[in-house]
Amino acid sequence: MSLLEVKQLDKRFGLHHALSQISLSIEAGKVLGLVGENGAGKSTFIKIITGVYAPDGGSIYWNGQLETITSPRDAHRLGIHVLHQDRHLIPAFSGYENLYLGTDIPQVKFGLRIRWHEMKRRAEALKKELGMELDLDKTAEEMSPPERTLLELMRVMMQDCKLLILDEPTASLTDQETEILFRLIQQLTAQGTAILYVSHRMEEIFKLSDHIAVFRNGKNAGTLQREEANLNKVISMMTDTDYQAAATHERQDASMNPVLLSVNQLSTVDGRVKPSSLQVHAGEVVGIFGLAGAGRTELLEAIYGTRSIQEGEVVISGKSHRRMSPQKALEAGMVFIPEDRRSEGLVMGMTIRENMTLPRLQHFSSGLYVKQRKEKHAVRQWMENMNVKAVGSEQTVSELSGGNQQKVVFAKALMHEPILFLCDEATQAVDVMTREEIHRLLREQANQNRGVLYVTSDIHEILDVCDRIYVLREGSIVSEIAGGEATSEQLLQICYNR
Ligand SMILES: Nc1ncnc2c1ncn2[C@@H]1O[C@H](COP(=O)(O)OP(=O)(O)OP(=O)(O)O)[C@@H](O)[C@H]1O
Repeated sequence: MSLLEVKQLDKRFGLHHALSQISLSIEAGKVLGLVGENGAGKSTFIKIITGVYAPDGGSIYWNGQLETITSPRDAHRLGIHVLHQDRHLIPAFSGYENLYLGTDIPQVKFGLRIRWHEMKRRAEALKKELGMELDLDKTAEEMSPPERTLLELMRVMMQDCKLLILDEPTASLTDQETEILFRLIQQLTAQGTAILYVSHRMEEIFKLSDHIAVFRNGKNAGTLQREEANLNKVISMMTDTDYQAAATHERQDASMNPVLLSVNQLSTVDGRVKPSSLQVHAGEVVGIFGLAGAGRTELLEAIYGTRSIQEGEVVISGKSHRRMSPQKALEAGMVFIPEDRRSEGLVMGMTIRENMTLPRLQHFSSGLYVKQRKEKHAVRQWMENMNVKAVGSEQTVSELSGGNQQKVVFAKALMHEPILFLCDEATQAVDVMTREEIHRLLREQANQNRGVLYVTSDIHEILDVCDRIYVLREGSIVSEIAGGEATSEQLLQICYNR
């Protein structure tokens, strides 16, 4: 008998059919991989089985019994837990406090006082069992995104979990943290927990899944056994085309080209970035790789001027900036595609058009008037280029799927016609085709003598797309390697200082 079985689930948003006639089942102790293009309906499906959305039709069976899941509380009661792309933590609470949010907190008699000692003991025991390194005294806002993911996972493991839903869990994890996660998944399945694993990273889907369900435009295009699945087959099912993976990636030796960006002995007040120097030439895609906490995001923020600088300078096209700011960066032709697009990249309550053109209204104005036709045309063009799936340019960004939001962030950056791109996990949560498209677009930008500084925690991605790679360790650049010559072992060795 299946642990969870859904039959003919339907969900509409207005006239849009987000899910139609979805049927599938999940077995105890097994991993079901769920894949589909951005906007295919994966998150909507998760939200229905976790009680966030009510379906418009269909039925849900839990251990063979018909169930109505009307709230997340109902889902928790059954033992369904989810680890979301958007983490549900209270920023000002410590790791320990967040661990016990919404769970049974150990209390002294009559529930009058929380037993901190007992809380900490339980958490430390779990950490040891899982082989995790995580400082739980830090508040959630002090933690890096990967640390927050591990914290959420610990929270789930402290509850009685029958079905764990992982939605893009490795998006900002390094290989080492991903290994921890995979170990945890093995432990959980061995104990009989079922896993629904949603990801755009196909190698993970193939590595972990017993079965793979493929969503296409809100429908279940089929479920494959692991043994019968391969990349071309799965992507062909996702897109209803005959897909063949791209063979090799282009690479450039641009070392003789003019330097577009020169970072000289830059360090931050908080010490997260120690005096660091790097260069990006016109025509180059330059990667920065490091383990979580090495200072990758912090270095980009320092260059962009959103983190306080202690010393050093940023030179763009020969002009030195000792006090960089996002405004100055934009004026100098440098854009930043941030990792946390929800809080930094987009205004969720605004439309796609407003998000894309707001910083460039001058470009679309004459006097006091906005040239609406020109503006709409440009937005439509970029939405088409980036294959943004939406009802239209007037749709509110919060209504888009995660991957489509990322495409809007990208389109917005491209609209500035920058000469330099700072990308922090730019392909996080986007589907395989969009990921290839983003790589292609960045290479195209480089071929037009622009420069790209590319941060990703995905070691394969950095090796695939970058001409040159800087390795960061504990806030310092410790090595520089030519992209074509580097191997993952070599990069990791440098990161771990072995
Ligand atoms: N609250 C909402 N209002 C209107 N439309 C919505 C809402 N939530 C989702 N949608 C639409 O439903 C469709 C399915 O979205 P969903 O988020 O489930 O896709 P997804 O497969 O999870 O995509 P991604 O891989 O990008 O996360 C999309 O077209 C999306 O725009």
